[in-house]
Amino acid sequence: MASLLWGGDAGAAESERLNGHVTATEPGRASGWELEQHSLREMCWGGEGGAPVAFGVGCQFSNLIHSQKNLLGIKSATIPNVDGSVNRIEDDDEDDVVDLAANSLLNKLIRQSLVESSHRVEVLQKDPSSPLYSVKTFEELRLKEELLKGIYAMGFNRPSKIQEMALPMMLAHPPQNLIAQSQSGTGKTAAFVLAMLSRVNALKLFPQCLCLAPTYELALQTGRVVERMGKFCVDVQVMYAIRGNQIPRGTDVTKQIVIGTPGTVLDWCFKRKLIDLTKIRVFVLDEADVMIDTQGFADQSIRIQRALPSECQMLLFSATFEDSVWQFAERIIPDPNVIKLRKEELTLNNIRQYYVLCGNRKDKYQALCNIYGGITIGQAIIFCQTRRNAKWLTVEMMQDGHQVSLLSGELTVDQRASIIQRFRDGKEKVLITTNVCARGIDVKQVTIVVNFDLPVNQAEEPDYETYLHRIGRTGRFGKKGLAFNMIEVDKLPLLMKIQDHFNSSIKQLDPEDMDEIEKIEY
Ligand SMILES: Nc1ncnc2c1ncn2[C@@H]1O[C@H](COP(=O)(O)OP(=O)(O)OP(=O)(O)O)[C@@H](O)[C@H]1O
Repeated sequence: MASLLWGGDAGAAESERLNGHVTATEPGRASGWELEQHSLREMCWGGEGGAPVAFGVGCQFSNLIHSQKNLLGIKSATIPNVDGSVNRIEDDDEDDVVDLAANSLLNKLIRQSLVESSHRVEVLQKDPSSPLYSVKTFEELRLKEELLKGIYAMGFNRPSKIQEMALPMMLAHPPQNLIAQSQSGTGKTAAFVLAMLSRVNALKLFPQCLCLAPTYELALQTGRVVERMGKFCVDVQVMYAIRGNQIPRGTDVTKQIVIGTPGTVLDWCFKRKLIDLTKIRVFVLDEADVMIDTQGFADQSIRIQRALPSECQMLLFSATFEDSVWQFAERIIPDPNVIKLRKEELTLNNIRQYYVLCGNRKDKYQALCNIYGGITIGQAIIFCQTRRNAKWLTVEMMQDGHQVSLLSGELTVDQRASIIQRFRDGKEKVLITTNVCARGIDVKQVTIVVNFDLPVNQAEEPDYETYLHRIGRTGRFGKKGLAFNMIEVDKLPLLMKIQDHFNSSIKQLDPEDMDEIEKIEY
């Protein structure tokens, strides 16, 4: 099988479906321009030999292949656009031509799923009840030219509902404060990143935007979005205020956007005096629900906020909004505009949820293996409630020859970052984790989430928010996803409570019935 390079959002979905025979450019990167050359090489030669071939959708992808074809060794590529037209790239040497259009597998994919999957987001963006719905285009949101370029380079076509609603408020003059909630994977990060990039003054060499994130990983992830979206904003730079980033006291921090975790930011502001909070113009508090669940973070965030100037714009984002989050939000954001979804809008309609009844841990594992063997999995995240269970499961799966990695809280931040990066790059297909990774991490190729243990709180009641955050790791931005819950019989009432809480259906699955499992579709 030749190795294939597949581009764009739709390409990512197909990469999953072809189970490793196709490597996608990073999803969302319709253009692929940002890909580093070595990663292009790796992707193209990563298959089992044979000529590298390129396949993607859209003219930007075509441009990429055109410009890189010598490097990639590509002789020919036929690149259909979603509108049905075709871009064709050929080498002079006819003998070496690899023509993908002739490949029936790929033709089938274009018809069946590629176009379908990119259209799906468009359809959702026209459905007023969808969180991806928008009436406006990005141009109508009056974003700066260089930001529009950044957005389109990331493969975004239209704003999502939260982006469409929040951006005009965030960009208004005088600046308005905002508390906003929208479900997982609907574009909140992109929304506030656009707000920060719109307000920053590249000529002023000191921190002007400050974003607090609850974990090291999320801070890095958000920073990457700033870097990608802001790549045409010349001279705008990001700095990470996270543990391990040792900046000596007295250093002149010249970067305009600082993203960090509350403890380190506090240290940088008050002890090391690296950031002058009185100069901050935009303050963002992301994943507020996670912040308040983490000891000390709420107080630290409030201390930081209290030192900001009154004219600083304050923005708070959260995927869920229990009363406690709301109270915190109102404490920290003065005079806010509010965008809040009704509870029944919170369920993730694009994610099909199942449960399997099991006797014990071994049964759960067996059921997991049956599911794993029965359906095509892109990448999967498996959540366990304890580190012990996570370790046990990792060992079992490895002994059975699966390529898995384990992410748990006892690892150093560097180790965690490297595991997430490997997973993001598709080097491991399964990530086993505890709650560390439940929130915010955005890996679009994740098609399956497994709750090996149901999330419960200390009172042994269902932890609804964590459930939502966990399954929200799949089904990003309208993509389809599957969630499987492995349930011991005595935990069934908890699952039923979750079902009622979100008013969504969680179907029972017989783990022995391979026919049924194989019929499961995204
Ligand atoms: N307008 C858009 N068009 C296409 N893709 C988008 C758009 N906005 C965001 N995305 C993509 O959708 C995915 C989810 O977006 P994002 O991470 O901003 O969601 P979120 O609401 O912050 O999620 P979470 O609550 O889980 O943190 C990302 O991969 C992002 O690149």
